[in-house]
Amino acid sequence: MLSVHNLSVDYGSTRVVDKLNLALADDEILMLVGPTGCGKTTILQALAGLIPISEGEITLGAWRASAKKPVPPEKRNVGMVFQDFALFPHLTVQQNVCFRLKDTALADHWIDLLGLSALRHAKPATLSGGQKQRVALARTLAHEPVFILLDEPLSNLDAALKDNLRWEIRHALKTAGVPALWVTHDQEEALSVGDRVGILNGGKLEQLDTPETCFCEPASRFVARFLGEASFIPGKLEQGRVVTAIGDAPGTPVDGATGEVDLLLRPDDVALTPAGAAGNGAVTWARYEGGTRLFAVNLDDGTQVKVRVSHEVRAEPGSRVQLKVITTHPLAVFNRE
Ligand SMILES: Nc1ncnc2c1ncn2[C@@H]1O[C@H](COP(=O)(O)OP(=O)(O)OP(=O)(O)O)[C@@H](O)[C@H]1O
Repeated sequence: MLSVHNLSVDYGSTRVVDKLNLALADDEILMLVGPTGCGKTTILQALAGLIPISEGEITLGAWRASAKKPVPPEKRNVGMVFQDFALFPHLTVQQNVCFRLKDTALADHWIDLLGLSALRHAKPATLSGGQKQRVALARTLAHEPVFILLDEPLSNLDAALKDNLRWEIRHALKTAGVPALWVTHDQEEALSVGDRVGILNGGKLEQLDTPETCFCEPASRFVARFLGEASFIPGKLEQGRVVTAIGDAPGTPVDGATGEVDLLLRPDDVALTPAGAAGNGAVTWARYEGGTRLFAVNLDDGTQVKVRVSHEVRAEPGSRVQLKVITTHPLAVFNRE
């Protein structure tokens, strides 16, 4: 188990990671997300031992690192996977994976498992981005790290490739059975691939929980907005239900919210029907997404609500529509701002 207790990192007089606490089970994948500059890379560097920490402790198996007693990177046995692959261009796939490896049987295992057998003798320059990242992962796993750090491993790949490779990486990490901390900018990746998600804001963990809980029961408006489209609509919480201008839904109060509240609506919590001259709002803008369309609708009280519906529904900007809350699961309820 990896345990991080009160980890803080300062650059000069600026604290960029502030009392981070987390514990990862032996095969757990934790996705770390947050806006640019919130400290994600700094946390990875601190865990790898590449930068000094100011406070706190990191414990993993046989080693324990603190500000006073640092453990050098080479003694930590941490595997790292970067967005730029970091392969040796003059070596083949096989040689890259076997680099400084005593037991090459493990290299073969990961080359096979990651679908690279036919590319053993290829040089990195002849590989696609996805293949390169598989080689980098095979090399990391073949060295039997006790812990893996992934710094935006998919950010240099195109969307179609990303989708498959994220599942292949998850499968490989689970097969290896090592804890992994995976930094991403992609909210969808964070929610779909991780066992848990940590949302960072200004060097502090704002929430650390399962993807479902972070998405459906965000600890703050910041988390709600960061993990996807979020609209907040005024309502009244009465006996576990929130009554709003466009219908009512069961509510889960955040921070003891009560009485006059704001209800968090995700775009799929609401139905939209074109309404001629009637309706309860007007379309501000519409975005075609392929299978779906995302609409921003201004309700008659001025509140903006985003709604995602089938691509078959058409409504031009300026036209009247009828919105209705359709969800049956509880929605997060916040104190009125
Ligand atoms: N070597 C350094 N010296 C001083 N400040 C630094 C240094 N490296 C990073 N910082 C600052 O520390 C903060 C956290 O940076 P970090 O790179 O960890 O953020 P991040 O969340 O990884 O950002 P991004 O998503 O843009 O990669 C930022 O304000 C950054 O400017």
